[in-house]
Amino acid sequence: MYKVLITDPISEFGIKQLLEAPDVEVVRNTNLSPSDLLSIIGDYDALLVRSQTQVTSEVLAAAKRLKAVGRAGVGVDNIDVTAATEAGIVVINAPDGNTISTAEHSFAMLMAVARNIPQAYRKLADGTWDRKSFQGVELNQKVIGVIGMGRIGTEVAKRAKVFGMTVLAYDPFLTEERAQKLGVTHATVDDICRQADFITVHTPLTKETRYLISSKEFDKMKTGVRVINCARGGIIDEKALYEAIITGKVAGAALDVFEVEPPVDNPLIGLPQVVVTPHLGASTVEAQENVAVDVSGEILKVLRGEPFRNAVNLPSIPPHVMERIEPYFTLGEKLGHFLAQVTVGSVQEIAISYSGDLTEVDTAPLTRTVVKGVLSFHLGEEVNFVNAPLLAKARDITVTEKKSTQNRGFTNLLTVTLKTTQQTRMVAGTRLNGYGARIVKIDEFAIDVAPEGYLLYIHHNDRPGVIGRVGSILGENGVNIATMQVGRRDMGGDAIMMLSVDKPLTAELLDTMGELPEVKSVTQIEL
Ligand SMILES: NC(=O)C1=CN([C@@H]2O[C@H](COP(=O)(O)OP(=O)(O)OC[C@H]3O[C@@H](n4cnc5c(N)ncnc54)[C@H](O)[C@@H]3O)[C@@H](O)[C@H]2O)C=CC1
Ligand SMILES: O=C(O)C(=O)COP(=O)(O)O
Repeated sequence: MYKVLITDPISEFGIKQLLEAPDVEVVRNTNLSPSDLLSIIGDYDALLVRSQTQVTSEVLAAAKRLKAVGRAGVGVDNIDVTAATEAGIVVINAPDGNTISTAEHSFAMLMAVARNIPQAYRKLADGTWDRKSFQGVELNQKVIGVIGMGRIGTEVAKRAKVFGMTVLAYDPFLTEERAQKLGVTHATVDDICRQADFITVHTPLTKETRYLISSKEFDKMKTGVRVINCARGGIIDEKALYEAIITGKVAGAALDVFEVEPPVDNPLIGLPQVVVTPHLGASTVEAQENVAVDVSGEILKVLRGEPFRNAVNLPSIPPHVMERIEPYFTLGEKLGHFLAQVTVGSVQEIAISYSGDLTEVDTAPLTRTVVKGVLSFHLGEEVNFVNAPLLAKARDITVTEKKSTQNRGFTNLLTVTLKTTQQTRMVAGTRLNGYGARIVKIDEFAIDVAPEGYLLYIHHNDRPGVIGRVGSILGENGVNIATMQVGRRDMGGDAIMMLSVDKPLTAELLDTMGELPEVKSVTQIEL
């Protein structure tokens, strides 16, 4: 039974699939203190949060069973993603579900600050009919600067155009073609500061975007500019904003997010030029259902070991690539695991070569599974799909990947070479239509073995009687042989036997087999 802990308010409808899953137990507690969370997190396989719960490196270190942290939303700045990656914990977010909700809220805030709606409401609610103090400005024919043209920024820009605004847009990934297609003007932050009547930010909070808008930028702005932040507190420097409002440079600010949430003694709150909401960008019925459905589905997949899409700490795999490479995940891992068991010495290099159809797609995710297979033989459960490359790097193991045109007649071929301090060994595998995965080459020997269960890999001289003697010893010791394959390079030369047996052999029995004349080595492999 997988245990999932939910510590922030998340849509009931959205988590239905978790609540109804027969293999999942859901515990909801939205009143946990940081120390409460630390003391119980060790019991859980997955943690589901929004922006409130701080998933720190301490929480992750205490989370001995944790496989996934799900974020029902976009921003993951409340999660220590680096620590999660090191611990092999998948961080999943729901990037698409709240885009429209947040774009609409940003636009509502833009209009609220242009027309002083909250201020006027408050006065009237307090009993004063004041039609003089709240003269606003139109959006029509004004210039808006959009910083961050991702999902939300793009939707805000589209809406601004419909309102007759000229849109200046900046994003390091915005190309001239895309800007043209969206009908916006490609600009720099400097252009935006100097020309815009309204400036709205839609970037994540990162080292680069912290205080992206500070005193220097306010100094360049037109007097009477209005700024909107519905992305993250800290993208606009709150102290600098306060100064710019007091000096009259900034006519208004609309803030949904704050450097400290909830804000404590924040002087911006209460200024007549500032309209505020308590981080409500994603708070619509639709967005909350969307993000909770998306993240719950992904968490279920992680827990059940099925392929998933939206991991923040893994490269995302487009569906058309996933379709092509998914059948090879298990094979890749098993080839790595096979080599780790037959090779002696410390691993220095894992080289993977792909040929056939596999050369047409991004095989980086497959490479991860091979690395996981190699490392897990020694590191066990600690290694997974997320941290395998990091763990290899930490051990100075070089991982190389190449595409080859030599497929030796197979539609697809995955060849893994393991170089250790003592030897270099190779194994190749494929998937045969109707037969599934097969190991087709071990070092220089051609073979045809299903990579599963208990295998005995025997290296011997190609002499009459060796195979019979091996069979007899196993039979006398009650070990049933399921399949047997032999391979040799030249008649009478070096040869290998690969047997699949129904149960593992004892150490004594392996020694007895190793002492047979003509047998050079016997290795037991479990796949
Ligand atoms: N107020 C709320 O409730 C919500 C706030 N958000 C915030 O909005 C942010 C944006 O969300 P999405 O549009 O979905 O993300 P996104 O990833 O689609 O877009 C972010 C864009 O920012 C750009 N960017 C990064 N660094 C930049 C820089 N230095 N200057 C200019 N652009 C830069 C990226 O290239 C990207 O295109 C999230 O990271 C989150 O912090 C998101 C949802 C709800
Ligand atoms: O998705 C995001 O990044 C948000 O900021 C939304 O936050 P929330 O889930 O409403 O706490």
